[in-house]
Amino acid sequence: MFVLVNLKTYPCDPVAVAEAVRDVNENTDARLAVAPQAAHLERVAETGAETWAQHVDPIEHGSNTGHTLAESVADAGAAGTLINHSEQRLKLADIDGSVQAAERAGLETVVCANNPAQIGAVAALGPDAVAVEPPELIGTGTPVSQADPDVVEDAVDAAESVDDSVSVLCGAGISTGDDVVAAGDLGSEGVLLASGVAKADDPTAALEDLVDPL
Ligand SMILES: O=C[C@H](O)COP(=O)(O)O
Repeated sequence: MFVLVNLKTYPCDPVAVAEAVRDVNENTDARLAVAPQAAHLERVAETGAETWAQHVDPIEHGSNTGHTLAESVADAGAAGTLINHSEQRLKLADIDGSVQAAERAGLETVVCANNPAQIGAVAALGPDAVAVEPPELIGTGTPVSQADPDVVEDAVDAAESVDDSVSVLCGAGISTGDDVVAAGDLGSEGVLLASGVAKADDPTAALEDLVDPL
């Protein structure tokens, strides 16, 4: 199972969380990674934790003030990037452009979407993986894998019907090992989460709880 921890812009210490991700990753069969803000990418990657960007723009080198270039994210040490997170929503053409930019820079991609229909649409753009995240559950602590299992199963089916090479993750409210096991039982190959770790008093304990049953 892939456990991708998105720090969003939560007021946590990104290096401390990354060190926890690195250390817990060494003692589990799961694959753990952390997605800090762009300004923290290099410092987080230097911890040795697998590091992801939260977004890259559909651009190339040039006059793109204020944008995030995929090659710069890769140079900072990122292994992959989220695209189209519900808090950084893109138009379909821009999702396509960001996937292509990420692939050009050698970044793995997880494209987010709200529901199975959108998952089918973005799976057609050739990402490495997609992540279904019902926005109404984000940040609630109510896990999608238990609150709305049909969404996860239908997302897995939708992606498979378009491109069976695309992995499916799920996210929103995931915070315990039971939530992760439930996600796997529904066909997910990973989870995307934020507040359960970024807002935890003890990120190491939170991460250990997530992967303990795996
Ligand atoms: O990127 C993470 C998702 O938005 C889920 O956030 P959450 O774990 O705080 O519900």
